[in-house]
Amino acid sequence: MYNNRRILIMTSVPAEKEAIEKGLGKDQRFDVVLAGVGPISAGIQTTRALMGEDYALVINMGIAGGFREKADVSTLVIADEIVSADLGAESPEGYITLDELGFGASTRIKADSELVELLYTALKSSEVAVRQGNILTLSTVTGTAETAEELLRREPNAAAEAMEGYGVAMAAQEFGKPVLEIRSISNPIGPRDRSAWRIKEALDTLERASKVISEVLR
Ligand SMILES: O=C(O)c1cccc(C(=O)CC[C@H]2O[C@@H](n3cnc4c(=O)[nH]cnc43)[C@H](O)[C@@H]2O)c1
Repeated sequence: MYNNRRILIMTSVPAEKEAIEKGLGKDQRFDVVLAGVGPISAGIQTTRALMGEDYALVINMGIAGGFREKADVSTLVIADEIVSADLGAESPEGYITLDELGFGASTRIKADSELVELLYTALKSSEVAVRQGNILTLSTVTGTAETAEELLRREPNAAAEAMEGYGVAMAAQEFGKPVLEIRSISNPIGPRDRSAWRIKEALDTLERASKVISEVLR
């Protein structure tokens, strides 16, 4: 399908990059590039990478928080939609999205649905626990049960939250490239408890998923 065309993977920090590269093994078609933390850094770094190479596909990968009863620790989530969940306005009647404010831009970017299905099917038949759902992008990590509930009320199809997807996807969209977001759950979303983060397990899942991605995207 990709006939040796290059694929860009954006990830936040060196530990994630290392896990992804380990999973990809000797596959030279992939460039794994650091996005930094947050959507602005991710947008800038993705734009920089896309200006230097004609990639066939852009993937944002890394660890993430999972919504309780939707995505447990070590589950892999493949995004149907990449949704900016804090680009909008508060009002006494509730949160207003950028789309509703009418600025012409959308807070929602669809992942390439054919690739989502292809990868979901392949990962499901591997040893990786996988699910599809929307992945939210937030500049502030959720730290209370109330905020987690409010996010799910606004985005019932959300399975996970992270901090870069929307920035990566905006850049990919600007260059006319298909985009995916694939996240390995390291912690439940809710009251902040860094000791509950299972980073090693999440990085192991990320590595296994990267191996499958390299085998499937041929
Ligand atoms: O401390 C470490 O060893 C370590 C290793 C790998 C990654 C990290 C990170 O802190 C990655 C930050 C990255 O993770 C995403 N993330 C993870 N959990 C959440 C969450 O609950 N809510 C939002 N984002 C989350 C996020 O995309 C960060 O950029 C540390």
